[in-house]
Amino acid sequence: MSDFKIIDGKAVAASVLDEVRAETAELKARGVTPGLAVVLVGEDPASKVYVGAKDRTCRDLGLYSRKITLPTETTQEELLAVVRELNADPLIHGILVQSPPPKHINEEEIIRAIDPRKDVDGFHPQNVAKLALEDPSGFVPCTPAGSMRLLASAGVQTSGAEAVVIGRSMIVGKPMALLLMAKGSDATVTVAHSRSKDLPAICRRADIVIAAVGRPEMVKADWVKPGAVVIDVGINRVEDATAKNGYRLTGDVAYDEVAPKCAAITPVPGGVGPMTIAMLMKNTLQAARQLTA
Ligand SMILES: Nc1nc(=O)c2c([nH]1)NC[C@@H]1CN(c3ccc(C(=O)N[C@@H](CCC(=O)O)C(=O)O)cc3)C=[N+]21
Repeated sequence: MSDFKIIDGKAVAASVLDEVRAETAELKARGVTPGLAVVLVGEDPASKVYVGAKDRTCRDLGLYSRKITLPTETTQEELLAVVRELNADPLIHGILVQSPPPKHINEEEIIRAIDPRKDVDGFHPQNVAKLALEDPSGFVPCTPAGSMRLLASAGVQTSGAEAVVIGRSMIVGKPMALLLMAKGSDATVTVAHSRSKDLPAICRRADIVIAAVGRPEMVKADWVKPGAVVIDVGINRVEDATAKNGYRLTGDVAYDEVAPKCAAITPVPGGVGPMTIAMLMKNTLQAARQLTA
């Protein structure tokens, strides 16, 4: 079985962004320009790349974008003050504080300080609760939302399917499990993680595998049932002397050996990553609508 489909995240993201562009134009015609503030504390090079991409995408779609770059030494109080200012700013509908912040920052307190109506990451406890309650007024975290959209775009039947989510993070694994089991998706969901007893055996049961552990190429060919659909959420930088910047990106799935066994699989890069940004734009639009209704 080597007739697998590569799920093109760039192409699906482009069509989501086309929707956002059109809806943004409509909102602007009503006098509302959706605005996103992205706050970056410190100098993490990967974070700089992502924040730059978010800023560029906003501008390209006609959203208002404010990029706030703060030094590594920024204190908890200073960062809280920035968040509170953005909460009160009528030009800003969405607020994102890039993760991970420097070690001296208490990220949980920062997330709780964001106005839940502007929490376009969907990390605030109020939005986590709304996701669990299947209340559509909340914000769904961007990476799981994008992964669901990729499954839909590939025509994958989730209803009744065995889905295995590897990873239980609040950012991806847990919300992904909630989305897959929600009414309408109707998958049978197993959440596996580093303490799971026989990860390969659990994974082999899956019709749909969501790999979200952050370990490069952990999911091997013999973990995957023939004909399964694999969504690779991992974005790992691994050293590569032959690459021009000294590293390459790889997922949590050993793509070359796994792909030929799959019905469909997402590549890295060009899979879930671009969808994360596209869904962030969608969430910002939702925030602008809800705040100005
Ligand atoms: N508050 C917060 N919200 C986030 O949504 C958030 C965050 N913090 N911290 C970091 C992660 C990571 N993340 C990515 C977004 C896009 C790509 C992406 O577009 N990746 C491209 C490749 C980009 C490259 O070349 O490095 C791809 O996969 O094709 C990757 C990763 C958002 N995150």
